[in-house]
Amino acid sequence: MADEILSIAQMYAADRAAMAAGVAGTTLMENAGRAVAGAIQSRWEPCPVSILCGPGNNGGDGFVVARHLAEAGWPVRLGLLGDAAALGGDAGWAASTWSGPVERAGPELLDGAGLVVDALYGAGLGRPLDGASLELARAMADRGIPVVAVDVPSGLNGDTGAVMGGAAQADLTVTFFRKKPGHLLLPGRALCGTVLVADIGIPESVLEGLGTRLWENTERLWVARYPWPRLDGHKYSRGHALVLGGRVMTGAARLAARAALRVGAGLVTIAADPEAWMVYSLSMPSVIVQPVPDGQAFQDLLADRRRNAVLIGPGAGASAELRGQVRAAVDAGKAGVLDADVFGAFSEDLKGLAAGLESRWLLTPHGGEFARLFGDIPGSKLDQARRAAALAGTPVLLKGADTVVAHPDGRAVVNSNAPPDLATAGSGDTLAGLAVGLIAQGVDAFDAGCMAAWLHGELGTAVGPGLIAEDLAEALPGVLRRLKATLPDQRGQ
Ligand SMILES: NC(=O)C1=CN([C@@H]2O[C@H](COP(=O)(O)OP(=O)(O)OC[C@H]3O[C@@H](n4cnc5c(N)ncnc54)[C@H](OP(=O)(O)O)[C@@H]3O)[C@@H](O)[C@H]2O)[C@@H](O)CC1
Ligand SMILES: [K+]
Repeated sequence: MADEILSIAQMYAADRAAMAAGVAGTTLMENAGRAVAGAIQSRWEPCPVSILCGPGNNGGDGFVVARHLAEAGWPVRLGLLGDAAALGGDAGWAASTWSGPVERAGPELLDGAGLVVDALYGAGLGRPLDGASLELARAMADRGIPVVAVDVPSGLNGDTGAVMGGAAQADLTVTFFRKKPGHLLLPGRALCGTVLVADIGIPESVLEGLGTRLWENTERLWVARYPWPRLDGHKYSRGHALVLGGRVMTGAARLAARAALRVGAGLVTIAADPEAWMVYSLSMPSVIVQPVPDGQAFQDLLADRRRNAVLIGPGAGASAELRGQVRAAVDAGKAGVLDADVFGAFSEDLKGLAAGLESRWLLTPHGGEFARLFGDIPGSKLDQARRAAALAGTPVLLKGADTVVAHPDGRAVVNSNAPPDLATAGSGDTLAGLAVGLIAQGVDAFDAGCMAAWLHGELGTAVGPGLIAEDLAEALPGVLRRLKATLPDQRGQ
């Protein structure tokens, strides 16, 4: 599986392990540069290309790219930041294989170029760009010439996805062996353009020693555990989701309930405020609607063990009553999803929320709700989600175009298939409904978060521009059919 994401430190460890296994550093660099040149040749017609090289091995890769493109007949200009005589190690070797002129890397090197290769800094970026580096990044960004980044756009922090000082937008980024968090976390993902991962001869076996705990959220991670309906199944064996419905904002619970049904929950009950009972009943024939006049009535619904998964939060209104309902559901031993107003209701009491969640519940905050509950956790979005999951003792799905799902045990995924069309009212309620529908079918909270985030992204793409939240659940049959078609053997399902 090639979905592992490596931190910068893990990538350096992979390089070292490959070398210890007998692959020369110069071979890795040659392969890296050749891969970048090959990617360029397969995407662009020959044109004048300017290659900007930095003082480390990222620059070394640039020298190799230059040699391969020049050998293929491309007009190449190469500019170096710093002194060629100071290049050491593998980069010194790469420079020695380049027989063309080495110019000073300045904005004038871009004059007349049809393509720029950004090989200033990669994994070794140690501080924000400034001075000549920043001037070059700005020149690349301003000229409107297509940019191919080697490993990462220079100035992009590979671990966090943050821009340090400045970085030029790339059309194509070619990275090596595996992606890094910065290729997937914003703003990095947008800055990289298309990301290609090249094989540079690092043996797959080195992965074992790296202790990888992070993956890109593709269906390969979990499709073997997806709860497809079984021939011997019936509606009770497919789980029963209970969705708490609010009094005023009834749309949120309705969207969630519909998504839970569509994703395969056998039964869905909306626990409705009596005042809104009619609204829920009339709009959803396939959903059971139970009026819940007070806390005791909610407890009674929870007492039925067949109602195994609970969603609380969408449209609920942040109140002391809501806190009581969360506690009742958690104390009843249910699994489920906590969303939306739950985070406001517990903003002063994270410990009170976390008690007893025990990795059975998925928390699905967006950035604002996350900050309300967890305060100001330092670090990248990935660091924040991981820390929050540890604090809550249960998986956290931190929403956004780069949704992260983190487990308290350190596992995490970054989701990468969500189109911007998903940023619309009710979209998050649908996500919560997908997750609770999966949990009702026996999927654990972390897997449910990964599956729901991925399905949500696919649904967004399937509907596309003009999307409203009502469309999402309706697009599920097509998305699930395509997912099922990826299975090697569907007999007996
Ligand atoms: N064998 C391998 O390992 C392989 C590695 N490969 C390639 O190597 C890349 C990693 O190479 P790397 O470790 O040499 O780091 P790199 O990104 O070139 O930068 C370090 C240099 O930049 C400097 N510098 C940093 N920040 C700066 C700033 N803001 N402003 C100014 N200067 C700054 C820093 O200076 P210093 O901080 O030491 O003063 C140092 O001189 C990796 O991304 C991949 O492309 C592939 O070939 C596959 C095999
Ligand atoms: K670079």
